[in-house]
Amino acid sequence: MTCSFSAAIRRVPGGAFAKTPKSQAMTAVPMQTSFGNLNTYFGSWPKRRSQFLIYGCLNPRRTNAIVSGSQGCGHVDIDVKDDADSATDIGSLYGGTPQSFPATGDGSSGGGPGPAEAALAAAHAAAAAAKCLGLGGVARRFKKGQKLAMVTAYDFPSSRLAREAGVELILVGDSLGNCRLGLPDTVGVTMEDMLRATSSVRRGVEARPGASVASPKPVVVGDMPFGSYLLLPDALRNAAAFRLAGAEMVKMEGGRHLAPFIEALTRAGIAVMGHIGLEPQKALLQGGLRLQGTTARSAAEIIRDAEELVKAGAVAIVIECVPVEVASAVQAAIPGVPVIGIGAGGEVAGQVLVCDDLLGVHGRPPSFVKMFADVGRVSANAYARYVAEVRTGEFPGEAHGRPMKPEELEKLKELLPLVVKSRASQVAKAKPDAAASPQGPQASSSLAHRQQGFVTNPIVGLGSTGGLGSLEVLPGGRFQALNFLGPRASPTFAAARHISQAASPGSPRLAVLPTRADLSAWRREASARGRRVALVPTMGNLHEGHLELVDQAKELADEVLVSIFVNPAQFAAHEDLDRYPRTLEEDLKKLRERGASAVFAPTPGDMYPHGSPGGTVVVPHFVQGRSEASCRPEHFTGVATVCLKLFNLCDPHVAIFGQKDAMQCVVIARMLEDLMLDERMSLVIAGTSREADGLARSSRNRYPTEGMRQKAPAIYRALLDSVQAAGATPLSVRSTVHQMLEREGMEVSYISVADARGMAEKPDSAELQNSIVSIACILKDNGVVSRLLDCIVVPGTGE
Ligand SMILES: Nc1ncnc2c1ncn2[C@@H]1O[C@H](COP(=O)(O)OP(=O)(O)OP(=O)(O)O)[C@@H](O)[C@H]1O
Ligand SMILES: CC(C)(CO)[C@@H](O)C(=O)[O-]
Ligand code: BAL
Repeated sequence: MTCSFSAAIRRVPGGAFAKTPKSQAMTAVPMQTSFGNLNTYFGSWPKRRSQFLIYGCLNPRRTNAIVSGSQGCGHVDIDVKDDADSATDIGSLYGGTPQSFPATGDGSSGGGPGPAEAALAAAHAAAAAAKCLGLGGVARRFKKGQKLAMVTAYDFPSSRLAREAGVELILVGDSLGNCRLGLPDTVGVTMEDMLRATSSVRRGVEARPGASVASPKPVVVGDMPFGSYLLLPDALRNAAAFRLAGAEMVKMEGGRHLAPFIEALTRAGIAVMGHIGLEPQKALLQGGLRLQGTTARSAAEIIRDAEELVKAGAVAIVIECVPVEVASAVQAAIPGVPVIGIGAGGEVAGQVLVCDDLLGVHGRPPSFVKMFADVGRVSANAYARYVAEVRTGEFPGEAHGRPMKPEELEKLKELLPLVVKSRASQVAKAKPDAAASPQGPQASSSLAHRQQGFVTNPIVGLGSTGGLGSLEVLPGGRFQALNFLGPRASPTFAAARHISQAASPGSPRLAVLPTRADLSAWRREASARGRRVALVPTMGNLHEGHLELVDQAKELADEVLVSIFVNPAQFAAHEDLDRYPRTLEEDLKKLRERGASAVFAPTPGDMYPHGSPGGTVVVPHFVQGRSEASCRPEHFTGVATVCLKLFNLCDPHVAIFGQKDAMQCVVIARMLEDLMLDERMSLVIAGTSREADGLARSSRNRYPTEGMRQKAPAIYRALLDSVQAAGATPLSVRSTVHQMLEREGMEVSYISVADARGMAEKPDSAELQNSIVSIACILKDNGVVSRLLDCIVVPGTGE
């Protein structure tokens, strides 16, 4: 970029004007000056139009553009980078508003560009983006050997995204039919549909792009729909209608028989893009949507078609679904015209994809498409969360509504005392939460031992019917209580279950999937049916705690997939891998009754084909040496590794874990974040399910003897008592729990008061709020040894 400007003058706060000199050539204007002084040099500043002014001199070799309203101001010589492509002129020398300045300059001045360079760069970008690439620009890029990117668009937003990404061509494709109109194929699309789409796409191209966009406006191509060019007069009339709606070119499917049409259209001033190989409008005759040109003869026909179309005047050719060599030969046969491939390999001038395919809007696209995002899944998640939050009242929250001015509210209350309620009275009305539960107050108190779970991002709220309330983990590991009475009110567990059961009764059939292949077939089918899948990973020997996870999963997704796998990698050599209870038949019966959809129950060989733990493992370093990880050093590597495998295989929208295994929850949450799986799936941590006497349910509760079982509830009691004591601190919790349990003859492996993000122990005198208090206890009786875990969460006081 070259430029002979000498200064930029900008408004600065306080109504003054500042000069940011490139050189001192314009000495007459001081570094900072007043409006009146500035007018002496430039005449009046065009207040509404601009934030800065560039002063310089016009290069006589170039256009004599003089900035309107800048009397006395010099001109600039701007050699815009992509200028050669442009079909239109450069626009004003006045810059835009500061928001449209690019964030960075070319960096040539060491410490980064000064304001003047930044202003100029912004002016260049805005000027470049205001131009149209045009057919000439496309041809020039092709001749330079630059690959061309074309993508379909059907409306304003898809067009705007394509334009901002810098594509050369936007195709208003007749794939509108199957992608957006719900038609079985492209055949039912009408000219009316296409013209409406074309005008929307044109508006997207013309819309002011983001500040960083410096690419010119792409060429818009209108796809002539089925039946719109059966006769030459139809073709002419319809192609002209496309031009009027905003397309610069039309595309027609067909071989050399279209040559006379292309000649006529070209003569009428309408540029044509041919389309050969697979012609979806003709799919019935071509044997379906399948690879074309597979024989030497048919390939030669395709090449001849391309030559004839180009002779007739086609300015570009789309080639669809042919072998790579055929597409390459077509490009070689018509070297002066760009060939744009789809499913035809990379040895052509450019590529075209259906935007919905590259975005993954409709699930997995055809094999030749690369999915660059999983918008379908992200959208499904967003919709589901929206519906759930509307139903539970979590949305709209305080931030999404505007309160009335208090004085006006008071007046309104006087006018309509019976109708207008204050916010406080609305909150008070919402208070009898348990009574509103479909299970009534009794059911609520029977759940009083359910100490509620916490929820990690993306947040899916599960409610509380007692205990310390449901919690959400904020970035940085802080807890926030989900306040049931306030504006962020989360569902009660019972209410949410009620909603979900009304909407989707439990599936009557349980699919049993013993192998990865069975799982993948089941998962594909669920995807094809657009079903949301919740995964509940377990090691089997299912108890009520597991089944409550299934209940919660049903609220969050359409299909509940439970995995049952006793994972060897998470057991140390001295642990109970061999005697861990395996009760598959009973488990299946329970899951059937509870309405789960499928059970994945692989063998160790299926999960670890090269032996456990395999060559690659996930090591959650951050918990090493802390509480449970200090007792079981390899355990969480085994857990994280198998969970990652399960997530990869099951591809769930959401996975549900139990809070009882607190460190496991933190490890999984961090793994999702660190390995960037959290955009693909959510994690919900459900509260601990307890027996009536408070003992946390666990498969290993099978081990204790009768004597131990009687003592075991003391664990939860100790946790609660210590945390609820007035003035409790981490120190007091640790010592109280030790004393209480040792008095019962139990051995405390550890009692941890830790922060939720890293499970680091809190200092003795720290705040107890936002802590995970977790414990492992060893019980011994007559030579039988049992190790029991429990955990409670102490929430913050709220934001
Ligand atoms: N009482 C419970 N409440 C809520 N979730 C639970 C409870 N018990 C287990 N879970 C959860 O069920 C999932 C599967 O756990 P697992 O199969 O290991 O059962 P478990 O009862 O924890 O077994 P173990 O006794 O071996 O620890 C885990 O996410 C676990 O946290
Ligand atoms: C998550 C899990 C299924 C992984 O094996 C296991 O650790 C468990 O059951 O908690
Ligand atoms: N629920 C934790 C699994 C284990 O102890 O291995």
